[in-house]
Amino acid sequence: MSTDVTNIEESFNVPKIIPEYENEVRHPFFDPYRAEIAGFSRKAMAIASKIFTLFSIILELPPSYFADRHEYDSPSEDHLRYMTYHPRSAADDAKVQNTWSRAHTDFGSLTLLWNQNVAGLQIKTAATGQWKYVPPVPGAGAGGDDDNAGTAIICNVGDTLSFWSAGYLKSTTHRVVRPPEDQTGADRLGLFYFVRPGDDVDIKPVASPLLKRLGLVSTSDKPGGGEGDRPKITGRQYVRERVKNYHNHGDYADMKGKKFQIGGLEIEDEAA
Ligand SMILES: O=C(O)CCC(=O)C(=O)O
Ligand SMILES: [Fe+2]
Repeated sequence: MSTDVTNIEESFNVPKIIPEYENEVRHPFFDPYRAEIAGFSRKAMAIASKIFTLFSIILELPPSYFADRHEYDSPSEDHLRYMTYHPRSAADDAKVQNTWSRAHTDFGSLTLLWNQNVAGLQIKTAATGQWKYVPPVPGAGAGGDDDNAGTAIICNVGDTLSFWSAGYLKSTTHRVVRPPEDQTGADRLGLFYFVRPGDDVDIKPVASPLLKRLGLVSTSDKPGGGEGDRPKITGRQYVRERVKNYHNHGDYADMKGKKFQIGGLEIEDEAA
């Protein structure tokens, strides 16, 4: 279903601040803040690395297994995003079933979303398929008297972690809907860091001892735990195909069940 409803999103994406991307087109408005943004971007990856270490340990892999595949200084499709959703009238929202961002899983490995106060983000619970709001959670150890100081970070597992772990780690299906009535007049600000695998990293299921015991990967010793014969699918190949599929249409809700192929993987779009 196409609509003539105004797009309310404004986003600014910052690739990794490393020499490879120095010549990417960017808005000069941000130049005075570049050093600060660079520090923040690295800090975000440092947080992600800690989570990667936990996932590696859970899968009984060497602790640096996933962090090694997401080194800040290696080229990848990561980006830091500053975003605003502007308010939209109830009449316009009704034309798109109150959808601000349709149901999806994130394409990369991990997404960090800095918590903010305007509701709208919902996750689909795996057990019942029900949609639940992600509530604002004040962070521990907040400093100063700024409301947002020390806010929590929401962390979404994305598709590539799901592939590596043969589905043991599940990518979160989430969406953004029109906020509750008392919040509909506010701009909804977003700050995200999308962590994606290194451009050349293979995203085949990993020969984790835990996954072998669970029968999720074969017990073969070949790299990839028996998936070794499958052609390599790189992080870059996967993320680019997904982004193309997601963004090359103006629809809000008509992608349900659409399947597409990347290398040997068949992917079903998660729209609902
Ligand atoms: O706006 C939000 O809270 C979530 C946005 C999102 O899911 C995304 O950009 O992938
Ligand atoms: Fe998302």
